[in-house]
Amino acid sequence: DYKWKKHNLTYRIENYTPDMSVAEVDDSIKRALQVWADVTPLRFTRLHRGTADIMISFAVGDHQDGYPFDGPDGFLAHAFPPFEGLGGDAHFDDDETFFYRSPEGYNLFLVAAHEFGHSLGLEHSQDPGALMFPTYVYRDIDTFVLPHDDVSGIQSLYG
Ligand SMILES: CC(C)C[C@H](C(=O)NO)C(=O)N[C@@H](CC(N)=O)C(=O)NCc1cccc(N)c1
Ligand SMILES: [Zn+2]
Repeated sequence: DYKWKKHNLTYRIENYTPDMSVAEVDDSIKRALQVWADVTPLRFTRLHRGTADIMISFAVGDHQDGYPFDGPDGFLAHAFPPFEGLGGDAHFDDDETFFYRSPEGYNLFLVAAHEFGHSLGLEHSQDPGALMFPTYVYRDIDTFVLPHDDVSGIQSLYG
């Protein structure tokens, strides 16, 4: 299975969605990575230029990675498992409306936390309570705790 051979990983936010402020996107991404750092030896450092392990971007339709987005709803985002180049990168479908705290639409923190599970090597889970369950479920982000299934999944890779 794909996993990173190093524990200090870098990330870069390449562009922004018009749905939220820059600060709200930065905070959502930072907290989504921290979810995984809290239960592993992994550490994430932000880069503002150059190539990071996890390159984060918002895109619509065909964005030249072989996995075009599909307009509103349907696919929300995708991320590549740990390998060189595209590996680890996370793309968010900007035909969706992402929110910072509202329970309506798609919460960027929750979507990003799911995507970064993929960026770190996790597949989807059959556990309906898992963050890595294939479909989005809104949860109160103030009380969000990484479900046990996801903790055991990530610790089997990086425990
Ligand atoms: C086959 C994949 C490219 C589907 C894609 C996905 O799983 N990305 O990680 C995706 O956008 N899945 C949607 C569900 C669907 N329409 O297929 C989703 O809600 N994924 C984001 C998400 C966010 C938060 C929690 C969960 N469980 C899922
Ligand atoms: Zn997924």
